[in-house]
Amino acid sequence: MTAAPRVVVHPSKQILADAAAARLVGAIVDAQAERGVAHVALTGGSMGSAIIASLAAVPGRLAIDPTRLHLWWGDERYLPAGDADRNDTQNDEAGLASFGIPAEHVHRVAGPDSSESPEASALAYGEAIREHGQGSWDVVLFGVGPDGHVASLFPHHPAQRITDAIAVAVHDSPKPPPDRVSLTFECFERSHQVWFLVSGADKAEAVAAALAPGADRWDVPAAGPRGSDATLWLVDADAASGIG
Ligand SMILES: O=C(O)[C@H](O)[C@@H](O)[C@H](O)[C@H](O)COP(=O)(O)O
Repeated sequence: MTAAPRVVVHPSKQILADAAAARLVGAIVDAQAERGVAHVALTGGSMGSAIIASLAAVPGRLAIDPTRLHLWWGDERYLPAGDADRNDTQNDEAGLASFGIPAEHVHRVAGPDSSESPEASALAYGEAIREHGQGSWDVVLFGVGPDGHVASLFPHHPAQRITDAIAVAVHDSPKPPPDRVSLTFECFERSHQVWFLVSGADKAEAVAAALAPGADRWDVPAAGPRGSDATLWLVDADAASGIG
């Protein structure tokens, strides 16, 4: 069973980031209380970094035990460690280091400096996820592209169709860089909570399309992932403007 999408509209991008960060503290604390260890999949894009920056400022963040928190990424651009265009670099710059999470709990996708190919990187990332044996993600965060993509699963891209792997190499991405590594829809299916963080009028059409009854993830990937406990669309008023 999955939870039907629920939309929460915030007046601005900053308030959206702050409210999502406060919500994330609660979700992590609850997951640690119920399951001991929390596993969260982060996202790139401006919202992915905005929630990290807001999280660094939430006083209640101290309720999280950083030694029982594991961070992963739903996708990564296949670029060398530290490249300014990597999702993890951008999240680092937003303040990730201030959380006190042990480095071995921050699970980065290998780039060309430490893997032979996107395929090898995807395989290794999938193995790392399997080794940690989490039955499911506690929270998966997604940004949404104007084309409706989530992670590096793009409309009508064959990588969407991979169902027998945890992570997949993505080539010929319509958005640069062309080579990426993404978790698969199948992997995202094992999520307690799925949250879409979306801001801006340029996303209004994608938000409306993803939430339309009968939306097909092949056309609008954001229509695909759902959590077993919650599927939340945390959006600002501009991004919500196309919802009927
Ligand atoms: O890998 C990428 O190219 C980005 O991470 C991308 O997927 C991003 O998450 C969305 O386009 C939403 O971006 P915003 O959060 O900036 O709206």
